[in-house]
Amino acid sequence: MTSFFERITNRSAKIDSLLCVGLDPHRNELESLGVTSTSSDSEVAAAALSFCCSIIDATRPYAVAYKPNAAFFECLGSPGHSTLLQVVQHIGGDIPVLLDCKRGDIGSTAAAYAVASYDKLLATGVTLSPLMGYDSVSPFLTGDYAGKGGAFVLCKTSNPGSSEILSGCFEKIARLASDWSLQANGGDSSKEPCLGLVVGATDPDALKRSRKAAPGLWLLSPGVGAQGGDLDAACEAGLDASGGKMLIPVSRGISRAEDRGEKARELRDNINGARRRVVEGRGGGDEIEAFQRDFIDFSLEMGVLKFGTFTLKSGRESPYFFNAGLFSTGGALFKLGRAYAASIMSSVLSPSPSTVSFDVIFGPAYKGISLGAVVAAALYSDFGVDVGFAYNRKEAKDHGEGGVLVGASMEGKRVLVVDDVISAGTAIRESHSMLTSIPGCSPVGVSIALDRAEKRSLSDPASAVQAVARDLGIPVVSIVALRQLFGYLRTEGKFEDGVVEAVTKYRDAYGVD
Ligand SMILES: O=c1ccn([C@@H]2O[C@H](COP(=O)(O)O)[C@@H](O)[C@H]2O)c(=O)[nH]1
Repeated sequence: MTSFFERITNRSAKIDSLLCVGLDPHRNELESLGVTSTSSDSEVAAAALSFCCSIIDATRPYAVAYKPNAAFFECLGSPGHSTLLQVVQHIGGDIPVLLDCKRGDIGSTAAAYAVASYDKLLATGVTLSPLMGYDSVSPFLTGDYAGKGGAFVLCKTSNPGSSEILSGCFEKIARLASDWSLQANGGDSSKEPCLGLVVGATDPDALKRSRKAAPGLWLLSPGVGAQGGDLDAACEAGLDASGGKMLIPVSRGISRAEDRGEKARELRDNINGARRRVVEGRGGGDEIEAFQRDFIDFSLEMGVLKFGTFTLKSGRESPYFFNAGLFSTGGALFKLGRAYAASIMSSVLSPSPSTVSFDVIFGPAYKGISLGAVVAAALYSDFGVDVGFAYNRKEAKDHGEGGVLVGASMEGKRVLVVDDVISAGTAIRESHSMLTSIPGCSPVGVSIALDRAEKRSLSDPASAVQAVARDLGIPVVSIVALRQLFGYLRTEGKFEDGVVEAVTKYRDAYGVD
């Protein structure tokens, strides 16, 4: 079973977007569909359905989730209720549906609201008020909905009136939501949190302080567009350390655009641009961390990273080559494991400083076997994170226990695949399909050493790494990306004559950033 926030995380990585498309059929926006002041509820509901379906059809490639606001359907009585269900069905099962209903009531009533939202309206997640405490929120997260449902609780909303009460308590709400999430997850901090926070894009200071109070939670940040929130300022304040965990919902900013698909694409791109600037500004772009510098230095020392002219399997002439097989001493493998572990712990695969979102590391034969082993050991020694380790044989054993899988059981487990470099992505895709054939096993991410940030073919704008993340719907994290490697070596003057030009030319021809 995949929870609401796991689905959000996966889809966000898959389509490289943080945009959530709001579905708010304001009556005055339905006039072009024939609605007048005398239209009946049924007539308005029919127009609302066509309004929402046309937005969905135009924006599907860019939407991490859809957020229908219950108010605009409930105000139409029973035709509105069935329209909302039809809208959710039109979205289909692939894209999460966040029902914006802002419920909050005593436990037994909240339980009925949970049935209404999840079972009757088929929502994947909801928005809730936290003001009545954990017992008013838990029915959406536990019992029948454990490991499945998820909710954004109101923390610091985007409206002017939010300063009257929420200004004084939003940090407390942010901290409480982290605690409640852990409680609902049975105290298991390795699980993806099941709560997020609504913090308006109209208040960057509150966004910054909420992010600090709840570093591992997703933020839903409405207010960009019709409410005047500043996208860059909001992203700067609200994105997490790796430039993610923030959904930007936009309703009227899209529904009122002449070309809604184009507007959604533009918003997705603007958000990603802001994201890149923020990550770069925080040192996640060309700037690199100590573990990345060490990794590059010892890769050069070991001859793992070489510059020259190399013909790749794809036929391309590359000015550099990375051969992880040359990490061939105990010391180098030790350092390598630590670099992988540090990159995993500073990525989306680590929801908090001491937890990870996977149970087992899988190292695909052959290179992945030693890599997976040293990464599992380094996660334990450096971060106290003790996960399972498994690998496969290329040929099944015909004696002993037989079979191709060795090590920790992966049945019912979340698995991280560890490999060196993704070229075409074939090996990772094979591992993924093998893992998904194991009962209950879900591959949740891939960890690699170097992201070459290179297009597989000139007809697909995505890099091989981005295509794996997009097609498999899981994040791929690397110790370093080419731009960081290149930036560091250039700053340090570690290139020989002609290499900067050759790498620049190669990046211009095949690079994605
Ligand atoms: O703090 C909040 C919480 C929820 N909303 C809802 O989001 C959309 C915003 O619509 P826009 O047209 O993009 O302004 C709407 O459904 C609100 O009810 C919010 O705005 N602020």
